[in-house]
Amino acid sequence: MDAYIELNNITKRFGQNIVLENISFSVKKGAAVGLVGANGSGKSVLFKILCGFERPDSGQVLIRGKQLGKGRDFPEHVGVFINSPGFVGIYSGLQNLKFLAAIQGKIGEREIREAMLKVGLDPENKTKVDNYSLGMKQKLGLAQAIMENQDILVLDEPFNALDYQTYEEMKQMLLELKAEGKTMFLTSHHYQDIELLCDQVYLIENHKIALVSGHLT
Ligand SMILES: Nc1ncnc2c1ncn2[C@@H]1O[C@H](COP(=O)(O)OP(=O)(O)OP(=O)(O)O)[C@@H](O)[C@H]1O
Repeated sequence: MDAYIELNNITKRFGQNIVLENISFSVKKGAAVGLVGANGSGKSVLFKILCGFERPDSGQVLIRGKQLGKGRDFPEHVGVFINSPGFVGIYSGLQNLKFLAAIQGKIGEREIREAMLKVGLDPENKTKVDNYSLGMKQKLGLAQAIMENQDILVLDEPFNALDYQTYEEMKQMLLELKAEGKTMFLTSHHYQDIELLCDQVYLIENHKIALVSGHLT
């Protein structure tokens, strides 16, 4: 298979705590990959390594054939939603996304508004993010991850703490992104979401990774 993303022998420790040991897997373009495992098993750490937020102690990450860390700290064209997204609470959702978009300078207000509408947020809403509900913050995090039309999405627990309605909407949005052909990585503590959305599911256990469902081709 043509590997779009490849992790080779990734090992990561924090002091004496070994979190990941010789993790290897590869993913083809357009695949949706789920990661499951107990609390503290290393799912977020693996995602952070994939996004260049954490460096492995050894091993390589290749994204579209380019190795991370070789003059390239962060992979290109990867949309990221990890933990509770940090926004500036005194500004509106639109203003926050404008600040973030200015870092790359790739998109303008039109694309930001489109991303907000896509996740079900009103760009005209002047509410400060401090006063957003948890679900609105999650949606804003997803809007930020997709607004630059990145074709790889890394989504760590996007369903966390959502009410039923918002959870259903979020699931629908992710199904649409999958149908658009995005390559997606997803964690969730609800196995049925992972089963619905993912083509391949990996389990992290005892620092190792194992394919528990799906095909590698
Ligand atoms: N920056 C850090 N410094 C030290 N230890 C860390 C750091 N980040 C993560 N860890 C440790 O790495 C291990 C894996 O954490 P991680 O957040 O990846 O777990 P997880 O599988 O995402 O868990 P959860 O399902 O609870 O979100 C934990 O033991 C955690 O304490």
